[in-house]
Amino acid sequence: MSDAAMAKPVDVAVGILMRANGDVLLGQRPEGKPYAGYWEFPGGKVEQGEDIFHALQREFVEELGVRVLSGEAWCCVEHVYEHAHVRLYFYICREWEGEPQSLEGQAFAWQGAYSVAPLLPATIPLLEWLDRVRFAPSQAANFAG
Ligand SMILES: Nc1nc2c([nH]c(=O)n2[C@H]2C[C@H](O)[C@@H](COP(=O)(O)OP(=O)(O)OP(=O)(O)O)O2)c(=O)[nH]1
Repeated sequence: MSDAAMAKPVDVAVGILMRANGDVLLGQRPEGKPYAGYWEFPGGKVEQGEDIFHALQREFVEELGVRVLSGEAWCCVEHVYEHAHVRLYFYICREWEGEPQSLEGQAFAWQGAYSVAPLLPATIPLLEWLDRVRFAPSQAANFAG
């Protein structure tokens, strides 16, 4: 097993900003980070002792100048990269203040159909499931039938 696989997972808070029409915000990872140039939902590592949703709010202020007002805990995924073992906490966020700005020099884009590539490997399997939430919210919430 690789060192990353053996390591304790690093918690990452990830926010899916979702407009009323279902469009979601993706950002491109800046130079100097692992997987630079790959697209991701904005977020970052949770600091020691920090609440996960507060970490998400902090990252959105730092990276995009956006104040996230609320978020729905959506899913949690673990993934082992060669650089790290991560545990990703995804939140769907429909309420925020401010327009995203590129505060760290990164590109970002609102997406209906996903036209940017490549996406981070751990995020790709979630997109099909996310489409059910984006385009049929009432059905997605009613999984009892
Ligand atoms: N933000 C985000 N990170 C993701 C996604 N999918 C995925 O595998 N990751 C991984 C990539 C990284 O290994 C990790 C996020 O860590 P990061 O290095 O970007 O976090 P950070 O901004 O706090 O970085 P730093 O302060 O250490 O530079 O989570 C995603 O959709 N969004």
